[in-house]
Amino acid sequence: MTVSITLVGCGNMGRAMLGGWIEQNVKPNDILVVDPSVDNLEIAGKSGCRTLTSPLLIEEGYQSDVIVFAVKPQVMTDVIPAYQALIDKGALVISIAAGTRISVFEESFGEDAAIIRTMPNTPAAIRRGMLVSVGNSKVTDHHRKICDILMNAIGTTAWVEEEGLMDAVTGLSGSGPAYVFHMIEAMIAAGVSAGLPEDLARTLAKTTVSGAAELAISSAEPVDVLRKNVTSPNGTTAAGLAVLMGGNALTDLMTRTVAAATERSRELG
Ligand SMILES: NC(=O)C1=CN([C@@H]2O[C@H](COP(=O)(O)OP(=O)(O)OC[C@H]3O[C@@H](n4cnc5c(N)ncnc54)[C@H](OP(=O)(O)O)[C@@H]3O)[C@@H](O)[C@H]2O)C=CC1
Ligand SMILES: O=C(O)[C@@H]1CCC=N1
Repeated sequence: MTVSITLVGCGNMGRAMLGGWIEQNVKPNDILVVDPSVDNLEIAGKSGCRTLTSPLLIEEGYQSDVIVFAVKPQVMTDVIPAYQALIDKGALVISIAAGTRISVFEESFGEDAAIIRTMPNTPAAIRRGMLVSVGNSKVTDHHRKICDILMNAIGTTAWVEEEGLMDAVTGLSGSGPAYVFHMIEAMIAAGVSAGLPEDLARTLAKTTVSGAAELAISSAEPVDVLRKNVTSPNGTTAAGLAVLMGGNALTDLMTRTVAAATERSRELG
C-alpha cells in the first residue's frame, strides 16, 4: 500500500520520522513537508520531498491520505485550522504532540474526522523508536493500517484503547530517551571521577548501555535475572548495586521522574 503524507512541522521529531519513512521506502515525492523555517525544510527538500513554508501555498487540488502534526503542543490550536480542506477530502489526522488531546482536533475539524494520537520517541531516527497510538471512534481498520505502516517504519508499535494512558506513555517512553542519555552522562562523569580518561569512559558508558539494552530485548530471561547474572556474591556489582538499590534509591527516583513527566503531559492537555 502506498501512502501519501503531509508532515506539518519538520523539527527534531518530524525529521526523525521523515528519515525513517524514506529509508523504509515511502516515496519522497509522496511526502509534502510544511514548516515556516527554510532551514528545517532544507533536509526534507534534499531528500526529494516537496516542501512549503505555509499551508496557504498548498494548491487547491492537493490531497493526502494522512496529515501528521509534529508541531509543539503550545501552537497546535493555531496551526491546525489551515488544514481543514485536507480533512474535508478525507485525510486521516495523526498528532504526535505531547498532551494535546484528541478532542482538540475534533473541536477544530469536526466530530467526523478520524484522529489518531501517537507518542513516538527520538530513536525513531534510527528506526528504533517506541510508538504508542490511540484513535477516536472514527478511526477504521484501514486508518489503523495506514498508521501502522508509518509507525512500523520507524520502530516498535503498540495501541492503547484508553486515551488517558497516553500521559504515562509520554512520561515513560516519549521522554525516556532523555533519561537514558542522562544516565550515560552520569556514567561518564562517574568513570572520570574513578580515574578513567574521558574518551574511554564515554565509550565504556555508551557501549555498556547499548549492549545491556540489546541483551534485555533479545534474551528470554527477565531483566531481574539478567541483573542477578552480573552480580557475583560479595563481588564488585553487589558493591555498586548496594548504592543504586539501597533504600530503593533508583526506583524511587525513576518513579518520581516518570510521574513528573506524566503530570506535565496532563497539564499540556
Ligand atoms: N522531541 C521529542 O523527543 C518528542 C517530541 N514529541 C512531540 O513532537 C512535537 C514536535 O516536537 P519537536 O520535534 O521536539 O519540536 P521542534 O521544535 O524541534 O519541531 C517543531 C517544528 O515545527 C515547526 N513549526 C512551528 N510553527 C509551525 C507551523 N505553523 N507549521 C508548521 N511547522 C511549524 C518549528 O519551526 P521553528 O523551529 O521555526 O519554530 C519546528 O521545526 C511536539 O508536539 C512534541 O510534544 C513527541 C515525542 C517525542
Ligand atoms: O519534552 C517533551 O515535551 C516532548 C514530548 C516527549 C518527549 N519530548
